[in-house]
Amino acid sequence: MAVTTLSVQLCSMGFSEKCLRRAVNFEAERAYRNIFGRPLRFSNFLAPKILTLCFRSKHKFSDKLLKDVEGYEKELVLMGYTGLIDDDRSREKFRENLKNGSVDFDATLACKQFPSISLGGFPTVELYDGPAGYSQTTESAVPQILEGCIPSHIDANWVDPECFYQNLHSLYAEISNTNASCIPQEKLKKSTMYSQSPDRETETQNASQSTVDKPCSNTESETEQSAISVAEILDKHINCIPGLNKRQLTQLENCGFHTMRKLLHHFPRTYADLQNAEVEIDDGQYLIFVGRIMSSKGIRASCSFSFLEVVVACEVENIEPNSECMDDEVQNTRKRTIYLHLKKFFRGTRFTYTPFLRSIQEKHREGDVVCVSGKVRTMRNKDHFEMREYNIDVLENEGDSCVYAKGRPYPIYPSKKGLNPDFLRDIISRALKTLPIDLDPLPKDVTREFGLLALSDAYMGIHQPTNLNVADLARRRLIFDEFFYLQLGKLFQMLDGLGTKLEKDGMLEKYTKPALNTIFMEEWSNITKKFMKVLPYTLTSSQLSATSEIIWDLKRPVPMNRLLQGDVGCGKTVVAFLACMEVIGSGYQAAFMVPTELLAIQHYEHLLGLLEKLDEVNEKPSVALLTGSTPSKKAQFIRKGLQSGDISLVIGTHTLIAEKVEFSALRIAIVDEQHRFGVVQRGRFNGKLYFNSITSQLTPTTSNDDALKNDIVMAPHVLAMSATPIPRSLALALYGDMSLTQITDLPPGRTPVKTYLIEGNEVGYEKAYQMMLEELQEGGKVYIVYPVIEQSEQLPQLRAASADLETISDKFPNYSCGLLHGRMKSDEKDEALRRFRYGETNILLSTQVIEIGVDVPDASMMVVMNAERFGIAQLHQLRGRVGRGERKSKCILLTSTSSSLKRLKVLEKSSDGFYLANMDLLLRGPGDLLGKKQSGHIPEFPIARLEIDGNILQDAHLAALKVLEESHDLERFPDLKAELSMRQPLCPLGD
Ligand SMILES: Nc1ncnc2c1ncn2[C@@H]1O[C@H](COP(=O)(O)OP(=O)(O)OP(=O)(O)O)[C@@H](O)[C@H]1O
Repeated sequence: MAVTTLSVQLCSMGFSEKCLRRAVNFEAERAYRNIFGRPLRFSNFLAPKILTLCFRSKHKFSDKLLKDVEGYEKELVLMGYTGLIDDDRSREKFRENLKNGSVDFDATLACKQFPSISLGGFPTVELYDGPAGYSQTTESAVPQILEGCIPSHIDANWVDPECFYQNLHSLYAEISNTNASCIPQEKLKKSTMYSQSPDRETETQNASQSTVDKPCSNTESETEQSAISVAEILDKHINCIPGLNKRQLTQLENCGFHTMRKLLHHFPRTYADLQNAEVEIDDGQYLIFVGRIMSSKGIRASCSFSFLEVVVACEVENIEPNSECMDDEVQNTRKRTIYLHLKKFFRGTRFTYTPFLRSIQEKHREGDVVCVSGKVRTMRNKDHFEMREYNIDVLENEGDSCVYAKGRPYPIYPSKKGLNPDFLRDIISRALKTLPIDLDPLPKDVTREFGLLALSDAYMGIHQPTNLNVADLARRRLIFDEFFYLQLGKLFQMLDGLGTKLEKDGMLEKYTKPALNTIFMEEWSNITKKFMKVLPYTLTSSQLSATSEIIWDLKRPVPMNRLLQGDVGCGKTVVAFLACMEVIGSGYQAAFMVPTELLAIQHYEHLLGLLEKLDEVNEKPSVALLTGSTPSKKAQFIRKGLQSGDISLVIGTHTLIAEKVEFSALRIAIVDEQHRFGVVQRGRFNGKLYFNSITSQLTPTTSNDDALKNDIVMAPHVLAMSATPIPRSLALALYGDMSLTQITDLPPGRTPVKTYLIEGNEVGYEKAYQMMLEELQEGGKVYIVYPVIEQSEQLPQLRAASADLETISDKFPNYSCGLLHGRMKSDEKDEALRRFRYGETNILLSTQVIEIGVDVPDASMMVVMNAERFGIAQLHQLRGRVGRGERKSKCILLTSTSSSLKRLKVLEKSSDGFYLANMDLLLRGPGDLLGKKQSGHIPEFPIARLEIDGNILQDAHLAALKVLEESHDLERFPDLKAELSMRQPLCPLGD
């Protein structure tokens, strides 16, 4: 084959890389059949090999390649005819042909391409030692040879290493316009730095191709890096991994590995704890050995099946099972040799040809010291073991052996549709080699500040860690990314919704310096201050600062999105009422949405009671209750009042977000127990109110005209409240775009509820009844909570509220009992709760409907039947229904199995909701903690675990804020923006 022909092919590449490869193959095939009338072995990846050889600054590879050949043969070797001619006669004939010119190739060009090498009778070319020297030699010869073949717009010096890749890139860019091909492989290869173990086994069925991946200098790759977007690299199709055949591609695609990202994000599920075979070797163990290669053979087993067998001899400690009687010293010094048979199988006729078999066997040199790790299988012969799943690294230096042998973690991947784990490991390792060094969309100062690995190092570290610390660091970086893009997405989306830079700055400042965002009480509106005065208690310091934070937000021209969190009974409701008063005081409306009718009625009555005491206020705010059970005429009247602005505060259930409900000037929407509403529901509420609050028809008392104008285009402030204390990490993951306010103290005089765990057998029940009796006799009120309303045949062990009414009434004949459950009509429920509140009933048998928000301050005891049916957070919520006054309260948890007592023990020990939520998160994971409905809102984290990686989430949140502070629209970080859009974290919460 003529090099000229090849070069022509190369430079006139109006083809994709695939076409080029095919062309090279074709040329090589021709040579294979034609030269000397007998076959020559050839490398079918000639072009890249030549290119690599041409442009490497060091010629180690070519030196090695040419070590055992002489004269003209060198030229052929360089062109890819690697094995060359075996017998002397053919060799002679070949030399003759070369001399008399009957072999069609251009030796001059070969000389020019390999300037450091002297070829036969051709003039010796000086060793290539820099671009200048090189271009001197190429300038004169190459362009002439290629004249007419290079597209006119490409500089004739295109083969100059300086501009070669640049030109190649522009060529590719052109091609990709028509051919949708991705970034040129060469470009990537050029910036590939991973030569971590040059002899690392990357046995492929197209083995000879792998030689092209060679590193380049650090600085080069850094400049390249800025030109290639990370998303572009990671989202390339996997066909950019060298050496994949069609069958393998299909196989990988069927398993969902369409892109590099998918493949690289297939993280090891664990790492085998490789032990240097100082233990007794057993079947199925993952072990690591250091030994010497004894032989390497490519074996043809049938016409379509072949395999490679590499035998490695290793010296290991001799551990005899009955060696106790042996002298210690003798035992320590005795070693034995074991033989590892590393096997790799190839199916397909093309893999049975001798050239292929020889090429794979030549990848391993006899005598090399290697480190082998993988899963061992015992063979029939003593001391012989087979390994089909393995890693092999050649140790340059025998001294390395102990470093290698000590615990190099061996990644174990989760199975994927039956994909051979060895194959998967190999493909991942090849994919890693194509990654440019320093691949990282994160700004350098962020990685530095948070002590993170570069992304490319993280991929290397997670898939091929040198030790567990590296794996851990890599994992940390990848977890950071999961959280970071989630936070960035949420905050970016939030900023996107704001108009001016000032607003955006202000919003970010709120997150970064929350302490500054409070307002003094003197600046509260009149009505708010008066409302505070009529409260039968003084606010705790937490309640005060929460109210100040919220009012600060309300005065700003930016819609608030705040989550108010606190333990059960800490007094969130009154904080929300104060926020409503502030808004009403400035002439606007407020809406208070709660998940149950019972709670809506309770809040309504509570508020009316407080407003009644507001004597000094000229115009008392008009308050309405709107639920699903409101009679239609009354509902219509309320809706009209809201539309006209006559009603300034409405409390209700999700009916408030119905389309029919329109507001005149809604300024705040409070969503109590917000996690009980879907995201879409909340969004609709928000959006609807925004579009309907066209103009304020109320007379603003404090705002000026400008403020009014702002209001017209402003979405209402949203204050979400959660009575389920959730750990900060979870709150950030779920509500990363919300400002968070926590009420951390309880009103004074509260004593923790004393909790008793009792096994629900006969003795246990009797004990509980006795305690109930004592409580009732002392004037207390008792809730009994049941998991179900009716007795069920499927679950006979469950106590049911309806069924138990009679039993309990009989047990406590001197006390009256009430029943409350979700299937009762709204007024029946209300009546049952009212009777209990006012002492007409002393015992209330109920289901978990009372879990949310029910507030009967003098209820002093709770008995939970079948407590094992409830989660810890849920039990804590239930328990929070008692101990809301100053009376000492008790809670008895009766379990039907003794095994569940252990799980609930934590409730006995602590009454701190945040501590319990953390425990719950740790024990059951976020899905269970939040319950079925909410678990769907938790974003998916492939490797992160919220329960243990919460601090990384906190860092990620800060990093996202930092980045957005620098560039609100991420225009300064195009890579980051591209990556963000690829990860699509913008709508991680769904309904
Ligand atoms: N500062 C305070 N001092 C004394 N009592 C208070 C104080 N704040 C609120 N309370 C009372 O504490 C009880 C619980 O308050 P509230 O219902 O607002 O709590 P919550 O945080 O909403 O509870 P839950 O999470 O159970 O809904 C109420 O009876 C309320 O009147």
